[in-house]
Amino acid sequence: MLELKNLYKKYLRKDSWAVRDLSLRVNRGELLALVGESGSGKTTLLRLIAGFELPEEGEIYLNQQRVFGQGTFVQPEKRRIGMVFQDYALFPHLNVGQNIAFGLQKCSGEQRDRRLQELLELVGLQTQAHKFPHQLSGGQQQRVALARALAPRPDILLLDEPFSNLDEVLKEQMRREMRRIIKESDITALFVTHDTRDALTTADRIIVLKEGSIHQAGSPQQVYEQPGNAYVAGFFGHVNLLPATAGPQGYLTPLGLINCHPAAQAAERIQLCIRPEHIVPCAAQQALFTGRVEEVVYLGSQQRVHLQTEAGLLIAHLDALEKVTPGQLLPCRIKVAHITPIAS
Ligand SMILES: Nc1ncnc2c1ncn2[C@@H]1O[C@H](COP(=O)(O)OP(=O)(O)OP(=O)(O)O)[C@@H](O)[C@H]1O
Repeated sequence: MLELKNLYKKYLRKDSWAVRDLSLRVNRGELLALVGESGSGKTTLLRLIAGFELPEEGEIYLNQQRVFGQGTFVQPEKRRIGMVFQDYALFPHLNVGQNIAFGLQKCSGEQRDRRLQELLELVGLQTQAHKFPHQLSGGQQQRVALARALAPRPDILLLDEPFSNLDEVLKEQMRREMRRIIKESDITALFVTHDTRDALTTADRIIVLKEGSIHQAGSPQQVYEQPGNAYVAGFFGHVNLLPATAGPQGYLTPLGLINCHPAAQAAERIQLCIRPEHIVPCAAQQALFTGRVEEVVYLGSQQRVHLQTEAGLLIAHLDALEKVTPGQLLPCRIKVAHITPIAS
């Protein structure tokens, strides 16, 4: 549905590339999240796809048609793209129905009414069509923006930080809603977010950008459980990095031998990514190591425990009901199935 080939973009009076040698294929019906720290090029990439910015080099294909490259430039309004902006950009003087029907001016009255009813139903706003944007909650405004973008049946939907104006409770609900609406519409969609939870809970595939390039692309489980490098590992929450050498029986670490089939080459010096929830207290006989509890931070359903060990400080996330106090010696094991080796 969308293909980007070796895209480069540099802004005037900037030394560094905003987007650098970026190639990506997005399948029909896929819901993709673009994540990365501030300035990593997420918005620029969205704007290049939409046609609001011009790349220095590269090619862009939409629905197998070249829209940029080799002398071609297709205007944004001809690209069959729907956009949802961060602030929703609803027309304040138009009601919900008029906002949604805005892009349906080419349809006959009857077609327009039918499509409007379909969309109101899809986003659950059947009873709100007469209201104006200022009379709606943030979540309802977002539904209107989604419906308006979907109205002309675009090939692809681009959403810039769709959840950033919502509070935590509404965000949780709208992530599920947005995914349902997009999947029911059978549309390809890309959304930009700086919040890893938006991406992990909503997307089919996550693209991690850093300095304008893709650092990893994969399913939410892949980028979280099998990060390709320390940057990606750290981007999705705390990770313990344990130096190790792969051997025939497993990984040799400062904590002792971790028995397993190592995924790395023998004798290769690597780092093991261990998420805090994969360190588990256990009986002393089964323990890989014993850590001294330095600090305990209450997080609600979990507690973050700082453990001083032979390998330095390790962070464990334990059930909040587990009784742990500073100064205590805590025997622990590591869930071997969840260990990922990365280059050191
Ligand atoms: N209009 C512009 N003029 C000059 N430089 C720009 C412009 N827009 C973006 N940049 C630069 O391009 C790089 C990528 O910016 P971009 O806004 O795409 O990143 P982002 O990942 O979307 O960041 P954020 O999460 O803060 O919105 C940054 O170095 C930024 O300063």
